[in-house]
Amino acid sequence: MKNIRNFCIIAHIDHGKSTLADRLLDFTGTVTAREKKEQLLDSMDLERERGITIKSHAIQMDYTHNGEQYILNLIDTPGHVDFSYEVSRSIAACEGALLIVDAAQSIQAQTISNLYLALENDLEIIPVLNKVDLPSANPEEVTDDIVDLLGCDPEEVIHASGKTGFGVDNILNAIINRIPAPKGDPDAPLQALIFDSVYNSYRGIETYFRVFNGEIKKGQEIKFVATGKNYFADEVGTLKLTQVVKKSVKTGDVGYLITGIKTAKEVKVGDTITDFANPTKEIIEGFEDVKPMVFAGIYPVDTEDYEELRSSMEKLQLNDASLVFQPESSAALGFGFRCGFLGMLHMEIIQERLEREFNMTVITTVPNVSYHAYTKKNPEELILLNNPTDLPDPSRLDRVEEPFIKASIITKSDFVGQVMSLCIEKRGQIINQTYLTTQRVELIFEMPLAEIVFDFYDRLKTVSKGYASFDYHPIGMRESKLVRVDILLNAQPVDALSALLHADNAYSIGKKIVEKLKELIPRQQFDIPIQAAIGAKIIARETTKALRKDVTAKCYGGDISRKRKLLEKQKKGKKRMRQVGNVEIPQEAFMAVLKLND
Ligand SMILES: Nc1nc2c(ncn2[C@@H]2O[C@H](COP(=O)(O)OP(=O)(O)OP(=O)(O)O)[C@@H](O)[C@H]2O)c(=O)[nH]1
Repeated sequence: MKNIRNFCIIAHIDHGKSTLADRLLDFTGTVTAREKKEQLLDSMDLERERGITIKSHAIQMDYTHNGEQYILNLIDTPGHVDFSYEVSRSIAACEGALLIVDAAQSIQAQTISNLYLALENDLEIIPVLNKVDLPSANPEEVTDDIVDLLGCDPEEVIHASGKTGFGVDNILNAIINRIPAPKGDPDAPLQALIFDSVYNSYRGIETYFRVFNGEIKKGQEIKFVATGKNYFADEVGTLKLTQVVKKSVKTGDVGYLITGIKTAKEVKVGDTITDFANPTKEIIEGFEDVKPMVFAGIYPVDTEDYEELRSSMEKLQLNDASLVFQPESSAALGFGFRCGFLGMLHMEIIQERLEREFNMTVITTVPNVSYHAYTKKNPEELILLNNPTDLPDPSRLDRVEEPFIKASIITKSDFVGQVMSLCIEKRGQIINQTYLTTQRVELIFEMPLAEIVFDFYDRLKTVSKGYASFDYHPIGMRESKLVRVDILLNAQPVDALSALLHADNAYSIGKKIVEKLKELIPRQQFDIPIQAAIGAKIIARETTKALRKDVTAKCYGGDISRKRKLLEKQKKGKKRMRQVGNVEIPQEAFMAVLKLND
């Protein structure tokens, strides 16, 4: 145990975490050249394309230092706010963390939020100034920023480059010398933390864990504390580039477990594994049931594909326990599902996976957060609203509450004014403003989560010319003045376009939505009135004018290749259209409310 080191790498997105992890694997000879692919740890296709680590994984390296053999377990952490709970559990499995800071970009919002998570778990922090090879690197200044943030000595900051491999040896030495060896009692009852799980279609769910006390043996009967279920450990082992089967995984070490579990829902990240016959008295703190934050309807473009969509979603859920869904029906779109996601990125990922892995073409409706409503008749009874159309009639409504977040934004002092006005426009309240350096400011806001869902990231990037980073965490529900704005096309309400909006903004946003829809809904053979309404009251109106006869149609007659191109284009366009009444609505129209400022 004294020669084990468990660590993770924390960084703001794109500061070079995956690249540096690869260098560590190279340097310790964990990966042979043949096995080497760019960015090894990101194994999902989608992950590699998007360049973000979505699921955390772990890998074990052997390293000899001063003649002694060490085992280094690197636990990878996802880098996006949507997955922050997974980050916190990966961190809880470690004794130390490499805090990577880009030498050109310096400290950003996630550098700080991840650092706080690491400090809460008493991790030893090794600051790494990365990308020192960049011509735009600013090593002196950024080192000062890091020293200010951590209160460490400048000499403790390791200069490195994941690209050239510079500094990797120093990092490995620091891991051994500065990060404490795991503690724990090998003879105590088993106590292990689940920090991740991965779906394997042949072997079922592979559970990744860190043993804090005792050991986990092949064949042992074990129990998952939070779910209360027991299983037999069919196989245990450690994680190199491939899995290495072992008879047992001991105190302090990190490994995988196979029990024949088939669905991801049974394995909860943050849960404690213990021995069935001789359970531990202490469960590992910090377990949370992750709750979806953003909801949207997913409907098949072709109504006949409903059953196929259901089976695809069920399969997706097998390996993504954070996806939740239940059937719903919409007057406009027919049968589909109301789905819950961890955030907007998670939603995009699910939509893409449905299309790529299951070949489904789907329409996603306006995303919304989850609200709490109370009626006058029963002011204590909570009605959970995951869909704006479920809002009780205003005459019956006592109050509505919406989720709030605490947001941390780091930006340059030049942009403070613009960032503040944006946050205030988004119903934010400033709580704190701290100058990290003379140039860099951290702003803390409390604001409604719903405002983040709607175009916040893009606007923040624009007003700060890209010099702002952002992170948030939920702080509970607060009462709010919300109204439902309905949209009518051709005098027919389209329920899938309804949105819950703050009463103060409802008129102006309603007006913008109809203007946007006018742009997005293709002209047809007749005029299409587009209206926004609150209850029976129409608050805005536009009209998509009827198409005039297309006199150019014949001009294309002769050129077959051109015609084919046109047909292809039409086919593609058709894919994401839904006929509602006699109006064709493209997918973009369902997202119009998110793009009001484009
Ligand atoms: N010049 C230079 N570029 C680097 C270095 N390390 C990483 N990069 C580049 O920076 C970009 C981001 O690197 P990644 O390793 O994917 O960053 P990451 O932090 O893992 O990103 P996420 O997984 O999205 O959190 C890539 O284009 C890398 O090629 C470095 O030391 N020097």
